Amino acid sequence: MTHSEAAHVDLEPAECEVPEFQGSAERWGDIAAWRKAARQALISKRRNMQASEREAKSERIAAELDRIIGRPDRHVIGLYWPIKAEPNLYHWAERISGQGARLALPVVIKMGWPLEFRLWRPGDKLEQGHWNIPVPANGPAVFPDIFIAPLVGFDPENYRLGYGGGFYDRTIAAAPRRPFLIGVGFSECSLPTIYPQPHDIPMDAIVTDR
Ligand SMILES: Nc1nc2c(c(=O)[nH]1)N(C=O)[C@@H](CNc1ccc(C(=O)N[C@@H](CCC(=O)O)C(=O)O)cc1)CN2
Ligand SMILES: Nc1ncnc2c1ncn2[C@@H]1O[C@H](COP(=O)(O)OP(=O)(O)OP(=O)(O)O)[C@@H](O)[C@H]1O
Repeated sequence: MTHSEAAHVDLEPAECEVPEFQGSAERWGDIAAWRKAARQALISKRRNMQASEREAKSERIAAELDRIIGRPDRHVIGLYWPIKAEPNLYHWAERISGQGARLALPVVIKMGWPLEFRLWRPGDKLEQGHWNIPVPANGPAVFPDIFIAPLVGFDPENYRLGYGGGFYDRTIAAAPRRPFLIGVGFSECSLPTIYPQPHDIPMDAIVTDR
């Protein structure tokens, strides 16, 4: 091993390794503890990626979304404003908005409540919501027929690991009609299982950069 390779290995942050599950997969407390540690590892891994790599991967995700969605003008699409190094779909949003898609961004009204989606066009005025996430200041509330849900992790059964607020699950459970659910994330977010629970709703499709 050359000196530079050794240095690289030394710098590999151990906290990026998804921890092994400890305890009983029947106990929610054990699952919740593992999910918390897994989220931290997966978010660190994503943050360690070069910005240029994240951008290139986000473009590939956007291309796959085009294939799945088809004509964007037929839909109200619930997107997200990227936080914590999530895939950035802003350019895609500009493009499909220009093609007639209606877009909306999620707003946390209160902990434990479903999300509200507000109609939004790239460039519209935003204000700081919970956790300083930018949200549309005005835009009427709408209910998207397609949800693009950012993934912290996902598994082969299309179950999604998010930030742990349960917002998407709660929003879908309370929905007047079931939206088409697309989870988006980097291929590095793949997990053997998220230990799905009765409240976890699987995505209809998972889109990654692979
Ligand atoms: N870009 C984006 N916007 C989104 C979501 C998302 O996943 N991505 N959401 C999808 O739900 C909602 C926001 N959900 C969030 C839930 C928790 C945290 C968060 O950072 N929580 C703190 C403290 C959590 C705790 O330990 O109690 C943290 O993790 O440090 C952020 C967003 C709505 N907007
Ligand atoms: N339909 C629901 N009704 C009530 N509580 C719910 C519902 N869905 C999820 N929850 C609760 O919310 C919490 C969500 O935990 P979970 O680990 O599934 O979050 P997550 O999917 O990672 O988060 P998020 O969707 O905010 O990104 C759990 O305590 C769960 O019991």
